[in-house]
Amino acid sequence: MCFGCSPANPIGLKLKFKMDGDICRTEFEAGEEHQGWNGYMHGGLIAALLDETMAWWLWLKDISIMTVEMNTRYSIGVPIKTRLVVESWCEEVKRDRLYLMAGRIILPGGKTAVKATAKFMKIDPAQI
Ligand SMILES: CCCCCCCCCCCCCC(=O)SCCNC(=O)CCNC(=O)[C@H](O)C(C)(C)COP(=O)(O)OP(=O)(O)OC[C@H]1O[C@@H](n2cnc3c(N)ncnc32)[C@H](O)[C@@H]1OP(=O)(O)O
Repeated sequence: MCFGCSPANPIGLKLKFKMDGDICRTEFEAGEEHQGWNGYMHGGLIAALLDETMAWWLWLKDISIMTVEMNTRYSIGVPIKTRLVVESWCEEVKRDRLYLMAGRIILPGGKTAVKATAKFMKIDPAQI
């Protein structure tokens, strides 16, 4: 019951993803329950949004992975009750196992509020 994407998780983000060319995209609107500072989305949940969107770029290509490293640059506070677009893409694949991914959160009007880069490691799903 994935926190990011399962429709059955009562406290989850219930994200749905689509590929558009080589970009994986989802939309999300944070509610009051997702706040850190009043009116703004909690930074840890912002990271979860980006982590999940980068993971789904790989999942939609049938690649089973786990996040092994992530860096997040928060440039603009992300307001709640605002439609956000989250995008991810792959920048490089190393040794056929380490995927260098990137993602961003776009505010209405087009400004990028948050950028992330992360490394994902291919795993054998039977091991989980
Ligand atoms: C419909 C169904 C829906 C379900 C959809 C779900 C969608 C997705 C949901 C997803 C939710 C979101 C996703 C989440 O939230 S995933 C949850 C958060 N992530 C984790 O919990 C991962 C924990 N880590 C591990 O379990 C292990 O580390 C794994 C299994 C990943 C690898 O352990 P393993 O023992 O196999 O590998 P190794 O340690 O020998 O390393 C191998 C090689 O890699 C190199 N290396 C290692 N680390 C790094 C690094 N950081 N940068 C660069 N290189 C690195 C290392 O030096 C070595 O190189 P070499 O010595 O071979 O040269």
